[in-house]
Amino acid sequence: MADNDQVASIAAENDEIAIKVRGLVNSFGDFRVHDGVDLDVRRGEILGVVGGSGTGKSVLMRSIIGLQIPDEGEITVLGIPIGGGGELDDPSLSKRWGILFQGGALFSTLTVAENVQVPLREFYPDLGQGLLDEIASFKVVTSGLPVDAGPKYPSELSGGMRKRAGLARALALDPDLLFLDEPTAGLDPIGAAAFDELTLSLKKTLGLTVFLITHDLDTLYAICDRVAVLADKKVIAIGTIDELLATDHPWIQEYFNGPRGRAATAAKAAHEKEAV
Ligand SMILES: Nc1ncnc2c1ncn2[C@@H]1O[C@H](COP(=O)(O)OP(=O)(O)OP(=O)(O)O)[C@@H](O)[C@H]1O
Repeated sequence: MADNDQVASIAAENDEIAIKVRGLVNSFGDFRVHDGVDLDVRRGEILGVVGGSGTGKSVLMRSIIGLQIPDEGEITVLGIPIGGGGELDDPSLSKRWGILFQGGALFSTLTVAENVQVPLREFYPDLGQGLLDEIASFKVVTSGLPVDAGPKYPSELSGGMRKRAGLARALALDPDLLFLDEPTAGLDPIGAAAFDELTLSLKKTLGLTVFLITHDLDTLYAICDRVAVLADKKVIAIGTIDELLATDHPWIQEYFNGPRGRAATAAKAAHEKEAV
């Protein structure tokens, strides 16, 4: 390949990668959580991140968004390097992602609409109240909540509605990237399936790239383009579920081929049959 072609091809590849992690090492005291994590998240995909409890899924997400200072490694998000100093080298990057933390992490003393307005006020201090209210209402509805949820306080909402309110806040700045940390945990199966559908439709309509930590096999089967498996302090495999099933790692086999994995496969097959 000619040098120019090679440069163009690397540029095109980088363009397709929304999040790139190389050689990530994280420790807490003597306890090493990650020891050389490599990961690519492609633009426009929903990437599911799975792994046993304590394998470092949340720490990985915190590293990517600059909240965790890694011992070693490089991370770039949308082509911009994340500084290792605990602060983003380029603070404007945080405008380009939205985060739904476990449990929603809403401010309990603010209404849903006021929660959605928090990031808007931070990044656009000159926006007038009328516009703030309008944007908040739009985000509330986009997240599948009734418009009258805006003036309510988090304590007045069901668990599923609180997740949607958290999602509305995550979408406030029209992000390119959405981070979801166990979004369906604690939801009943119908609520969880509805949240999955919403995530999928947001990805399609808004062109979002989604980094989704989950233990929910139904979510993985229903909406993830690919799945990354964290084990042994690394990403041991990444691919479609079929590709993962073709590997012989015992944890992967037990996870996807255990009783719950088989039930999720059967549910997906039944759903596809119904759709034909
Ligand atoms: N601030 C911290 N100080 C010390 N240890 C931490 C800290 N944050 C995370 N850990 C440890 O790092 C490990 C990975 O934590 P993390 O929350 O990323 O796991 P996880 O894969 O998301 O787990 P789960 O599926 O249970 O949510 C755990 O052993 C946890 O106790």
